[in-house]
Amino acid sequence: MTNPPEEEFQSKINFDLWRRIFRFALNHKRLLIPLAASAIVLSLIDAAYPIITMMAVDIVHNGGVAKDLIPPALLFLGLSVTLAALVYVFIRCAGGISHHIAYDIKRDCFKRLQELEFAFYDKQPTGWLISRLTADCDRLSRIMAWGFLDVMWGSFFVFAMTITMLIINWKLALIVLATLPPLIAISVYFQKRMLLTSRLIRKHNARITASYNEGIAGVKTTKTLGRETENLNEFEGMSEDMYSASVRRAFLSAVYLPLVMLIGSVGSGLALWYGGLDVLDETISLGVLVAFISYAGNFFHPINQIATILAEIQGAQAAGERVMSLLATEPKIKDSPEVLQKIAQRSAELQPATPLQDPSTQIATLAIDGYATHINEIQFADVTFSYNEKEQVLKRFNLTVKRGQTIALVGPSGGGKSTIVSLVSRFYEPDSGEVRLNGTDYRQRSLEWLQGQLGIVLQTPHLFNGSVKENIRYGRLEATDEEIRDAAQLVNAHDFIMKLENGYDTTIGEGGARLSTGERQLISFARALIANPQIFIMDEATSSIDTETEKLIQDGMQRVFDGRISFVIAHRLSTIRSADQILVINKGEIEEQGTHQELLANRGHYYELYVNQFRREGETLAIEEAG
Ligand SMILES: Nc1ncnc2c1ncn2[C@@H]1O[C@H](COP(=O)(O)OP(=O)(O)OP(=O)(O)O)[C@@H](O)[C@H]1O
Repeated sequence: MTNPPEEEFQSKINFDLWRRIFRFALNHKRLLIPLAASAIVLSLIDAAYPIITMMAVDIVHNGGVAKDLIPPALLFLGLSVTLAALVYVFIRCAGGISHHIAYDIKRDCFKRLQELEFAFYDKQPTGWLISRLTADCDRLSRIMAWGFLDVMWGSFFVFAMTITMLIINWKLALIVLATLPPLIAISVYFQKRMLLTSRLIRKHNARITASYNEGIAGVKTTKTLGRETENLNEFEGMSEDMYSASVRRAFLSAVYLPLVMLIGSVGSGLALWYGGLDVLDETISLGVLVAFISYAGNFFHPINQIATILAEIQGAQAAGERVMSLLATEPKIKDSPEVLQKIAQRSAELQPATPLQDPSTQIATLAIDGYATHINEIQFADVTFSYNEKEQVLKRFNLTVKRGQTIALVGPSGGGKSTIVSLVSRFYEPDSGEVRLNGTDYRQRSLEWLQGQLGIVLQTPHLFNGSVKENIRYGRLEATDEEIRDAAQLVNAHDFIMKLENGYDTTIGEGGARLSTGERQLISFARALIANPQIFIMDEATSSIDTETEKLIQDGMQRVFDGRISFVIAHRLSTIRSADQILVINKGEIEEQGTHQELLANRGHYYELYVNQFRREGETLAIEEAG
């Protein structure tokens, strides 16, 4: 697998974006509050250690006895135990939050992806979407949980140390605090540079790996074309880039650490000098001096943590923007406010009167939008449609199909057959004109209801990795085993299923890999049927189906199509011949329309198609029928 491309580093932090992302963390206050509390208490404990040292030093310096050291020792022990407990709490909480946020963002993205219309998927490559759902979501959830912890701990630690020092001795405190601005500036500068160089190294590394892959996989081509030297030069160029980026990364680390250590030491040195003088003047105790030296050296860690998180936030901003923009993408095909209102009204009316166990059944079986339940007619009225500005696919398309009819769509590739069935399914909507159900524009009806009335069998159907039974049940989750068997019998899938290793419980492998295309179509057919759809759409498989399976599918179709409205993108003569209407679709228009006999008599486009494409098949069919 190749690494995702490294995106640009945005120096300006988009607070509004991070506030929106942080809302996901706010949904888990049960974990967030203990996490914040543990980070704060932890920082206070860290800030308290030098005070204990101060107490102990002063006791010893003032001639105390062993017994006097017991309170600071016990305090030290108590704080250390608390600290250990808090570390446990924060690891659990941060881990939990990170997991929950990742889940929530992924769930919301997934939900949105399910709602989005086909046109969205036409523009977004699958790989892009999968990266959003995996890498981006994980990255954001990590930053939210662990970054939140680090920022809370770091800022409270700095704050607590500052306040404590100011209380103990404000003059000495100001001297130590003078080292803070350069420490912050240097940390922010270097963390950002180091993050950028690390990304550059990853990028070069990915290129080198890809080049290895290509070089090895394509070694024969390289040799035959005599390109070895050029390839080697290219590879050396990449290696040099990688080398210089690695050297830069090493240089930055090598400079950064001593530099911040130096600043810390300067702080300690200043504290030692001015504090030492005060000790000599006896204006402060030796314990105070020791505590200040310790504080001066302690600032580096929290500042470094905060700077690292800031750099990561800047680096992950593009990921955040992508995820948030996906979540903000509104589906273009959805129920209008008026339809939603009607559905709400109708649900309220139905709920007390028809107490159905499962509300999803109610939606599937009743026209929840208040219109007729039965689809008696589908009508395309002057439908014009295009996928993009470049080409109009359907031009003022008109068609009326009645319940019980089967429409065969035939014609040259790219003519618009699939577009017609996509429009019927409302996967796309017309640019102008209307698709009407019983005379009403389907945009005035519930989308979920309409799509619940569809049974679609694709040319290469997608099956899931599970058993045959589970795959069929996917059409209607509450279907019983008997219903599954009945559906399989009706589409002629039962016999072949029974011949499988474990019958209906046979696992069919990813995408149904263990089955032939014809068998996959039969299962997908049963899956479509189990939902008892009013509209059947079938894209007949063109190839790799043996005549026996083909016949089974044909028989199944005859039975299943009865009493429904069916559209078949037809490739087989037997389907075409028995269709009530054949539409020859070419360049988005109905070129010819009629029954098989009528169209043959016309001697038009269909006749030519028949002569060229179907005659041989027809001869076989005639022989079979005669036999
Ligand atoms: N998702 C899409 N985005 C952009 N253009 C598309 C899309 N789907 C189809 N088209 C274009 O629309 C036109 C009609 O395509 P359609 O798939 O409806 O034809 P078809 O008759 O079903 O063809 P085939 O028999 O090859 O499946 C073609 O020019 C095709 O390139």
